[in-house]
Amino acid sequence: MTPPGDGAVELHMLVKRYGAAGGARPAVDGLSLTAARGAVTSLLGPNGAGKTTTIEICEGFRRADSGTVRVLGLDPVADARALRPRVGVMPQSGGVPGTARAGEFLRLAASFHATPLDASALLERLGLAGHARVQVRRMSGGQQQRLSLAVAVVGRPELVFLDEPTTGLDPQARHATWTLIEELRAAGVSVVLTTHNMEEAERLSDHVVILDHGSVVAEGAPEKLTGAERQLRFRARPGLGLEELLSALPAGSAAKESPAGHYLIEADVRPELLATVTAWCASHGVMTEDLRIERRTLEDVFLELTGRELRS
Ligand SMILES: Nc1ncnc2c1ncn2[C@@H]1O[C@H](COP(=O)(O)OP(=O)(O)OP(=O)(O)O)[C@@H](O)[C@H]1O
Repeated sequence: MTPPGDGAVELHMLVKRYGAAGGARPAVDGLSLTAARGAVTSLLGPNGAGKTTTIEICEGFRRADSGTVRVLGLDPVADARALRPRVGVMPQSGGVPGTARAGEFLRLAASFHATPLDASALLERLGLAGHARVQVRRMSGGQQQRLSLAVAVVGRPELVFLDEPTTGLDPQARHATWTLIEELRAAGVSVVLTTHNMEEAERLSDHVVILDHGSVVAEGAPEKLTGAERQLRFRARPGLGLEELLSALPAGSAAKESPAGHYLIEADVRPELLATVTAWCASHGVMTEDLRIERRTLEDVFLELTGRELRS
């Protein structure tokens, strides 16, 4: 656990309301969190949860109405000059002017730093080598996004903020981005990113903060949030007698059918449990299809906590 005052980012009781005071519900509503140094921290939540507003406050682009913000121990607005060379920022969109040429702009961004990465090699890494002379406005959305990522990391920052770094990218570009983030982490860089993508959050993060309506609903290491619990799923004819099946399973197990013909058993999934379920099905002449054992996902965690799906 990071000692107080030593996190890459520390937010305490942050509140941000758009529009007139007393109007709409705050976009950020009493949010406290710590992003540890040298770790990847993901802010995960549905549309409108307050992820971008939070990250923009950390970047010094917006001011909170109340609460405290510390980025590398400094105030992102008052200490902006001191933070600029130490922090990389990839905004959700519009980070690079449309008339700039990709290679020139990245070299310009690199020139502001003492020991930058090699711009050409970075373009190559992100699949943009062929676009170095292309004007940004002529690049696709995904290409502009990767250029914006390159600009964020070219100065070898201590901390990077990445706002939805892979939204809209094709699988190859997404994997290139994930690999780059994994390398940043291995190099000791602190990364704070926002995402809707649970696979991304589970794969990359040391710490996941699940946001909803501007505050934290759960946080922890991905494997801690999803727990050790596993679940058994199968498809079979609708209307099986689940009460009877449950009576054959260990106490504390749960079973449901939703939608019709899709069954979920939440229990301590051991070989004996699997044997009991399949034997019960066999004795009732039930043919199971698609029988599989799964871990709970962050989607399941969000659904349990809020009653809603993360993708909504
Ligand atoms: N500039 C703005 N003016 C007014 N309201 C805003 C502004 N920016 C965001 N909001 C509102 O604040 C709330 C939080 O928005 P925010 O963009 O921070 O959420 P988010 O979690 O990043 O969402 P998304 O995943 O869609 O990017 C939303 O209700 C949004 O409509």
